[in-house]
Amino acid sequence: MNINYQLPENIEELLNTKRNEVKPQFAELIRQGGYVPPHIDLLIDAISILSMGKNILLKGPTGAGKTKFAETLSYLFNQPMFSVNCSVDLDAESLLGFKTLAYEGEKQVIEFIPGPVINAMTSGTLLYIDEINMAKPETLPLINGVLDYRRTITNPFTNEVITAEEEFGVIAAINEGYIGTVPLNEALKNRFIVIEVPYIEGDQLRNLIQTNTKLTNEKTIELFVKLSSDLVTAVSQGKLSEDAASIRALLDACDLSSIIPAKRAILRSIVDKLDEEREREFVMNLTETLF
Ligand SMILES: Nc1ncnc2c1ncn2[C@@H]1O[C@H](COP(=O)(O)OP(=O)(O)OP(=O)(O)O)[C@@H](O)[C@H]1O
Repeated sequence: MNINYQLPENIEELLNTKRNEVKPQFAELIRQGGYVPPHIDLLIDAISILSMGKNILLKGPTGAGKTKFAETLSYLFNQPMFSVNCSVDLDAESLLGFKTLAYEGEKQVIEFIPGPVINAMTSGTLLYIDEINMAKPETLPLINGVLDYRRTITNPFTNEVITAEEEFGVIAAINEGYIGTVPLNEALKNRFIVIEVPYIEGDQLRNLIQTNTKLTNEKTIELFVKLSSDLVTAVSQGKLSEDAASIRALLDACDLSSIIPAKRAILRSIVDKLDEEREREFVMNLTETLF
């Protein structure tokens, strides 16, 4: 993978604000982290935001690499990442932890098992909150104090006041407009700096297919890059639903097409996931013209 970007001189310094070990070669690190940025500014801005102790909200369509982006930041900062997956069932316990009965020798005691938010705060690591707009609006305000300058929470289960370690950082992801999501509460949104994560295209996508799938035929790879670009355009014109352009689905199709014919791989990985017949026909026609 070629990463020939202009990097700011202080990039190592920014990374070192929050990680213990100095590692060489920023480009090599990005490659190992796995996220291919559409533009290096995305990574530089994310590193800058986290190194200043602020929170990041990654906003983008499904399968655009938001989780991979967060994992790469965790890798670059050399910090483990605790994760929370939001759903309507998310409650205080799944965020903060729960009480349980344990034994101290013969004696029964009540023990508190910390959840991901408290674990990340006390160990000074990163916290990833995925699909943050899937949670019920009343749940996440519980952690408002964790997300602003206070970096503090009073644990409702133990009454203990917990303040985050210096290196603690929060990355959240949001998939706007997705079924089941609710608009993010303003007070919550206010506590994040937003980074838009678009689908990668062109050279970057070609690199990703070459390094992350079993497909080796250059001509077929080129056709998949073109197919992806046409799908992204059709989604932006409202002709297809967002899922149709997911890079996750495209990579699946590339993998499969190293064994079965590309058209069938596209049918299984992309077309058959679409709900409307009109959309399925559209993608099949596109495929027929390309492959
Ligand atoms: N820019 C990218 N760099 C590296 N991998 C990518 C990129 N875009 C997509 N992918 C790949 O696509 C797949 C989906 O990525 P990921 O799970 O990070 O997406 P996501 O945006 O978190 O999706 P969702 O919103 O559905 O959870 C992964 O296999 C990931 O490696």
